[in-house]
Amino acid sequence: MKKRISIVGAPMDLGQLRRGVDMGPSAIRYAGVIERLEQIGYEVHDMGDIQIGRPKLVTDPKTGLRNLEAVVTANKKLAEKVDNIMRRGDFPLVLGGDHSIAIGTLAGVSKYFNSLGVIWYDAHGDLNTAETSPSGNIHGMPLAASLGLGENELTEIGGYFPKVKFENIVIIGARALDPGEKQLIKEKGIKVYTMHEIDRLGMTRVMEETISYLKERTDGVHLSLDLDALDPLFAPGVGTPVVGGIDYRESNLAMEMLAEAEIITSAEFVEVNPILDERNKTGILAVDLMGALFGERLL
Ligand SMILES: NC(=[NH2+])NCCC[C@H](N)C(=O)O
Ligand SMILES: [Mn+2]
Ligand SMILES: [Mn+2]
Repeated sequence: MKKRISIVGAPMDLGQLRRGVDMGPSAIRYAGVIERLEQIGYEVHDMGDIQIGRPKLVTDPKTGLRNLEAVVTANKKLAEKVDNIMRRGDFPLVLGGDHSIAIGTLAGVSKYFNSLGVIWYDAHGDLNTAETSPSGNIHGMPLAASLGLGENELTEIGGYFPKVKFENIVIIGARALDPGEKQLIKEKGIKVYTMHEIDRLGMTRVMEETISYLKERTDGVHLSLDLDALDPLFAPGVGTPVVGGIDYRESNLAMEMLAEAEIITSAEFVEVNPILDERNKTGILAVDLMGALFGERLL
């Protein structure tokens, strides 16, 4: 992995309805992310947070989409920041914020690769569009938008689309999918390791398969890690918890295997909501996982 990491916070909470996830970047910083990564031997630049402001919450009466304009504006800012980080040759590490910010991260990184891969570590598919969304929440749509599906305002951020091809994504940890998402997954043959496969194969095999699959077809891999992929026992501070999730040890192992494989070229950790958390447990967990992802070893 690159020896310099640039961190940017995206204090976004407009992609869903539970207030507080805008404090995610602070919670992760307070859990000691900078010190932790420096300890491993990286040079870390904290670029601070993008400005999101306090726009009035709105729902489009026609599409049901919530806060579209504000989400687009913020993602354009994030895309630009991430683009700058890539141009400098640093590793971009984005702290969320709700998952809608993945649209901006991917817009910033994807053009630097011929064939970017994405690992979507999440209880959800985030493959909805306005037509299939049960909620109108854009944090349920970023993977769809990055694949070129949904509102033009979302798919065209960064001035190009799609950001990623269907065959280049691997979803890990899925256990809550909406009907339209299931249909899309089947129709496009998207690679998904649900909790069933994780139970059945074990995380070692899931990651071995994921890594070799992506190595074959991509020249870079973005890790989009939604803390709700983990069981709420380990990650209570998330807005849309789903029981029966991945555990702490499995997730740690997954990150260590990615570190060993040296395939990850950018990452984001999203959906940490300190208001819903217990003494920053979820923020601390995020930093533990970052430690593993960036190569921390006990001995
Ligand atoms: N990034 C997330 N936590 N997404 C949850 C999405 C939940 C649901 N599928 C929706 O579209 O509203
Ligand atoms: Mn999720
Ligand atoms: Mn998500």
